[in-house]
Amino acid sequence: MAASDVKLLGGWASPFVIRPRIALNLKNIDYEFLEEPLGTKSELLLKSNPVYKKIPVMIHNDKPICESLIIVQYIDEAFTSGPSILPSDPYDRSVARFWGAYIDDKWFSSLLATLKAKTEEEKKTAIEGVSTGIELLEEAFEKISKGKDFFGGDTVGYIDIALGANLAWVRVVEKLNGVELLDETKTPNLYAWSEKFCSVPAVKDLIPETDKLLEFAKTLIAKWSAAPQ
Ligand SMILES: N[C@@H](CCC(=O)N[C@@H](CS)C(=O)NCC(=O)O)C(=O)O
Repeated sequence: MAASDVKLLGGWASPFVIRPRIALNLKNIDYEFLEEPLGTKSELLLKSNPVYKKIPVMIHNDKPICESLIIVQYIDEAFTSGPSILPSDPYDRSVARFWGAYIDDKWFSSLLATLKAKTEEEKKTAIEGVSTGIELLEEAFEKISKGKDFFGGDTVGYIDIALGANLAWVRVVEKLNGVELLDETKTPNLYAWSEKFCSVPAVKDLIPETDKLLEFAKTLIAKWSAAPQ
């Protein structure tokens, strides 16, 4: 659907950028993707997100919207085509927002810390943080999905997008550290969910290929370890 002018400033490897892209696909909205190459910030990005200067930024009819989960909520409200992303019940909506905030504020910090760790001890603590989060999310999935395929029920919803956009990075962290984070035995429901999520048509072409992302991650890690303390 090309009813309005939508641009998305982003980068292929960013889990935050994958979120609005999934939401736009679910709503069947055409958009122009403007890639911000690593290490550069376009004038348009600086002008559109002067507070954080980060991707993603969605520009809808010349108006910028920043912060990935806020953009996903905006897409859900602004475009009525396709399935609802947030639940209609206010309590269920608050639960979805709670887990979205948990994923970003707590769990993602551990995931990132595995890549930025300077010592083996720091890395071990970070990996434990990711694993603990996955166990909590396994329990949450059992309650929220009520036996259906997704956190959102029969279709991909807000928590699916918030968490699922990070799956390729989880695989990269697993490969880099020789560990299983999404374990078929320990977290069977979340493991099955991840397989289903990645095969959804609105999602599947957006999840970066693990080996390509692994090379990108190695470049980032080298850059971070060369940066002054
Ligand atoms: N909380 C933000 C995080 C966005 C974010 O961290 N974006 C990264 C790319 S993955 C970025 O733009 N980094 C560039 C920088 O920090 O200067 C969101 O959800 O959109």
